[in-house]
This record gives sequence, structure tokens and C-alpha cells, in this order.
Amino acid sequence: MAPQLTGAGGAAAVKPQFHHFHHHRLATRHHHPSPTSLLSKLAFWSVCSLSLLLAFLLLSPSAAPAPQAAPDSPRRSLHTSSPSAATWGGAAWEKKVRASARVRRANGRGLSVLVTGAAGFVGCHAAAALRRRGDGVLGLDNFNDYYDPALKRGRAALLARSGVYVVDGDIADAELIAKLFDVVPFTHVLHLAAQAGVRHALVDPMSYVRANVGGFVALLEAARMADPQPAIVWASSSSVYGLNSHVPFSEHDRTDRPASLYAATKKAGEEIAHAYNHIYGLSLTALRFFTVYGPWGRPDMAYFFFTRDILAGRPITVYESAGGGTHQTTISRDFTYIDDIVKGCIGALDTAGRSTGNGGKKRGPAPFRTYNLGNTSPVPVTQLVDLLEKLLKVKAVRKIVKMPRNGDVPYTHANISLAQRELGYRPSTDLQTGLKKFVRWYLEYYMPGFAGKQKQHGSSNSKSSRGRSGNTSSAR
Ligand SMILES: O=C(O)[C@H]1O[C@H](OP(=O)(O)OP(=O)(O)OC[C@H]2O[C@@H](n3ccc(=O)[nH]c3=O)[C@H](O)[C@@H]2O)[C@H](O)[C@@H](O)[C@@H]1O
Repeated sequence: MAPQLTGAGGAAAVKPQFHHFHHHRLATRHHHPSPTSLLSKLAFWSVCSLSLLLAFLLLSPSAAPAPQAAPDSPRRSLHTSSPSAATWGGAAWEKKVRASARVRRANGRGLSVLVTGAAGFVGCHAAAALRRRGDGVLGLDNFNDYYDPALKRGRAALLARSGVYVVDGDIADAELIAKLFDVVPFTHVLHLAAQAGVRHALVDPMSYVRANVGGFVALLEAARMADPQPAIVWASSSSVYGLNSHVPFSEHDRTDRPASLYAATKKAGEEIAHAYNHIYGLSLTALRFFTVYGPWGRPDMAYFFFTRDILAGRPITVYESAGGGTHQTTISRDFTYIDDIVKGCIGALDTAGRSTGNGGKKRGPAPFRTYNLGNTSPVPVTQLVDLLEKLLKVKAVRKIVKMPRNGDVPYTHANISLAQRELGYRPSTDLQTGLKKFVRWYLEYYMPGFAGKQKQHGSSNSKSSRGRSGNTSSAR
């Protein structure tokens, strides 16, 4: 939810139809046939259409022909990954979109933000926080099945309760995105829809290219044509540092040696963003998130599936070291709590500075920024497991292995001085505190009965129930 919900969590599948639509728009703008040729074409196409209609009626006993969608009637979304037959368009839909994006602050001054990946982990939390401030927020998510879509629906339901509508659609649906920019003069886009996860890129490499490159370009195309052009803040990744060994990682360090395709597509996004900033005057801010965790998190991340497997008594694979020989490195992550990340996102939105172009034309230079959002205190993965054992009161069955060559990097550590200075970013949650909140949410969400028992047990027998006592049976 993240209400990230995909983004950072919700991965966006990209649709090829974007190209057709774009060409169609260009064609209608530049080609001017004579009135006679128009009339003869009209007559020809009318005859064709009538014949087709007749053939369809004759051949299909039950189905009535679908009427051509009028601009104001609901349309079927073209993306196929959603389990529901998503629709968009129509007066009622537009009303819902406008209401969600309306600023609700008393002084009327606030942001109007399109949050992509709003049903993903970070997206959900960020959208909720913006709404709490009184900003206007519209969500967009394709609810794909990279991980359990029910979790994404749960995050969207949470947002709906606070008045944030999440449109079921894809960032690569150019027609939909253009419509959203037509209906709402967004001041900002918080772009979190992406194909996330480092290791999954070994399994489905093209999904990364479609969402993180194709989808991002589709969004930027729509944004550059929008009037007003929004400022865009988007999720890059700590993974762009790749094989960089200069610690802590600073925005000035090398990012030209990615260790995974995921990292390479995020790095490509940073370069693409630069081009759009340069050509069209779009204000662009990349946020390099460092292993974000917390309630409503992503089930594909280690802290999440370690929790699930520890509770189920299943073994977990813990990468302990890499490098071999004399250069052993403890596998560590600069785990960053979701609330801190959300504060960083909001700081970036508030300080973004305007895009300068409109209608696809640049009018002057616009801000181009990149920030690390980490916690600045790397923790070994083995210690993450220690903490989970303590919080779950269940001993993990650990299978310790050397880190395979799967795209993971051994170590991350953010230098956050730039974000501190320019965004007022000050992370304040240590891993133990943040994991405690995650575990509480996890138990309540997935195991309400167990959570209740654990609470009772904790209050009546607080001392003996803590610590790693190996009481696996209580968890099952
Ligand atoms: O910081 C980031 O940019 C990235 O953070 C995470 O990637 P990662 O740090 O690899 O997070 P996890 O997949 O949760 O892995 C955390 C740690 O656990 C380790 N791990 C993972 C899986 C496993 O079975 N065992 C294990 O020890 C990994 O090597 C890593 O050190 C996210 O999954 C990415 O989407 C995000 O972009």
C-alpha cells in the first residue's frame, strides 16, 4: 500500500496499444484531406460498417452488437492483467476522479497529485498521508498479479475509506492517462508504479522493461503534453549503485555498474527522466529508496516472506556472506521504514519546483533532482532474522548459504545528507521498532486469531514469553 501499493509495489504491465493511439493522434493532427475525398470515404466506410453489422447480427444469435463508446460512456480498460473487467470514462467516473483529486485544505492551497502504483506498498501509504494533509489525491494501479492482488485490493479499499479513488488502469494506457490529465489539472505526479523486486528479473525480464522503461516513457509522454505540466517525483532505487563499493552511497557515486536487470531499468529511468527534463522542461525528481519495509508491505521482500515462513515452521534461506576468499562481506541492508520514506516523498513533492513547458514545448529550464532515501544504518540480514524471531517468539529454521549470483548486491548504505538538507528528510525509525509494527500488522491481517492469543499470552506471562525460546508450536 502501500495504499504501494504496486508500484513500489504495483508493477505496471505495459500495453502495446499505446503506440497505435499515439500514431492516431499524430495522424489526425497533420493530415487534411479534401471535402470530396472525405465524402466518398464516408460513404465507403458506411457501406462497410453496415455490411459488417449485418453479418455480425446474422452470425451471432445471442449477442447484440456493442455500440461504439461515446466519449462520455464507460469504456473497457484495455489492460488484461486485472481480474475485474475494469471500466473508465463517463460522467459519473469523471465526477469520482475530480472529487478524489480535489484539494481539501481550508485555505484551498494544496497539491493535486496523481499517485501511480497507489495500490502498492509505498503508493498506498503516500496517498493516505497526502490525503490526511488535505491534498487532492487520485490513485492509479493495474492490480497485476506479481504478488497477491487481494492485498492490493485491500490497500485500495483502505484508501477508498479516506476518499481516495484508485483508478484500475495501466500507466501505459496512453488514452486513459491523457484523459486523467484532461479531467484534472494535476500539480504533481508521484510515480510509484513499477515492476519491483531484484531477483524476479531472472524469471520475467521483459516485465521490467515494459513497466520501468515503456510504462515510464508513456507516463512522461502524457505529462509533457499536459497543460499544466505536472512536476514528477518518482521511485528509483538503491539498486542503481550496483557494484559501487564507496560507502555510504552518495548521489555522486558511480551508478553505471548495475548488478541486476531491475537495477538497469531503474538506471535507464533516471537517464530517460533527464532527457524529458532537458527537452520538455518537466520537473523531475528521482528518489532512490533503500529496502523499504513496514505494515501493508510487499510479500516478495525477504522480511515479509521470512515472517510467513518462520510462522509456518518452514526453512528460510539466509544469505550470509559474499565475495569468497579473504573478502567476505556480511550481507546487509539499509532497511528503511515506510513512514520515513513517505515523509521523504512528501518533502520531495513540496520542494519540487514547477515544470516550465506546456503542450509539449519547453519554456525554460526545470528542476532535475536525485536523492537517496535510506536509514543510514545497515543491518545484517542475519540480524533481521534474529529480530523477527524475537518479535514472533518463534525460532527460525535457517538455511545459511553464500549469496548466489541472482542480482542481489552484498551491502547498501545511504548517505542522506542531500535529502536532509534539501527535503528536510530525517528518518527516525530503527529496524526493531519498524519490524515490531510490521509484525503486529502481519498477525492482525493474516492470523487474527493467533494475534489475539499472542496478546493475551504477552500480558499474562510477559517475561517468559519473550526471547527465542524455540516455542515453534505456539506459532502453528
Ligand atoms: O533498495 C532497493 O532499491 C530495493 O529494495 C528491495 O530489494 P532488496 O534490498 O534486495 O530487498 P529484499 O529482496 O527484501 O532482500 C533483503 C535482503 O535479504 C537477502 N535475502 C533475500 C532473499 C532470501 O531468500 N534470502 C536472503 O538472505 C537479500 O540478499 C537482501 O540482502 C526491493 O525488493 C526492491 O524492489 C528495491 O528496489
